Amino acid sequence: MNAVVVKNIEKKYGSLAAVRNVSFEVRKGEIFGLIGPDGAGKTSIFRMLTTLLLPDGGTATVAGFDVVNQYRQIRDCIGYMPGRFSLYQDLTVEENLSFFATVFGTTIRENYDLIKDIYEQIKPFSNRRAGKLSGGMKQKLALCCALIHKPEVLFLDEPTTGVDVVSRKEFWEMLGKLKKQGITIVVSTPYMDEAHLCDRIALLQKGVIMSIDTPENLLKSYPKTLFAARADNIYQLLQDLRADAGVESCYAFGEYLHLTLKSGSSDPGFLREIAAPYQSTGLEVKVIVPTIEDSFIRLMNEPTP
Ligand SMILES: Nc1ncnc2c1ncn2[C@@H]1O[C@H](COP(=O)(O)OP(=O)(O)OP(=O)(O)O)[C@@H](O)[C@H]1O
Repeated sequence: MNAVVVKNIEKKYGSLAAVRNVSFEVRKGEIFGLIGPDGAGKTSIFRMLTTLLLPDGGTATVAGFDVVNQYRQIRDCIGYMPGRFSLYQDLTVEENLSFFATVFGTTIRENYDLIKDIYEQIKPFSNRRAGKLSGGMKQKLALCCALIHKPEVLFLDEPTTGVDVVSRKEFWEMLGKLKKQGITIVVSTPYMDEAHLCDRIALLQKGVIMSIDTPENLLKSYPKTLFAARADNIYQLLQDLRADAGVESCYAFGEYLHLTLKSGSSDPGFLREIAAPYQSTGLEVKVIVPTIEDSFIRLMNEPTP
């Protein structure tokens, strides 16, 4: 049995279709990522799966229970770390954890093994109010609170947003350890670089899933050779290449432009020829390996069937 099964789920806010005909399955013990920019519909999907919001269409089960008719059973066996508020800012670290344990009819001691690695990092601050913790510490405490009743499925909505790079890395290492303990994890993130850390990902844009696969397969399926180019006047180069009939797509990506050619050529010399008439000084061209973000941009620009 899959841990999560979502079939054609829909959510509307007035005339806005925030989640459109979304279907996916999460296997037991998997880290499944919902990857998409702000407003893609990640939170709405999480809120429906955690039984806090009713779907307008479709069905979904979590741990075999229906999100509408069996919401009580779901609430007992999931952990949810919402994107924004989840801690009581005026309670101390320990009080927050005790509170969540009590709500779920357990104690900190009962499941301490599960949170030990994470909790030990914030234990020196156990008497500090949650509101006075750093972003990374808050995130660790919120994760402990979501885990304290030993959930089967853990839902983490943008757990690393606004957290520094080191804490983000540590956080993902913790998720890896939880996976080893058999917990299924559904996690959302707007950071494309985190997609590689998931077993499978769904790329979400404007309420629609564009692709579901392993990060590796997604990259393998990138259909064209991807080039990186730059010149002294990179903005001008972007304008010129975008206007060129031989260029299929061209967008800014860090210090470079990323582009594909209509011909599908994988020869950087061919791209140099295309760029030659524009007399861009300092032109540099190379073939690169696409990232998840490149795949995302490509799928986003494909016409919807
Ligand atoms: N209660 C609401 N009323 C009206 N519109 C809403 C409501 N909640 C979400 N939306 C809209 O629905 C769309 C999807 O929002 P959602 O929060 O699910 O996306 P998200 O991917 O989690 O993005 P974010 O990280 O910004 O929350 C957005 O356009 C958002 O403005």
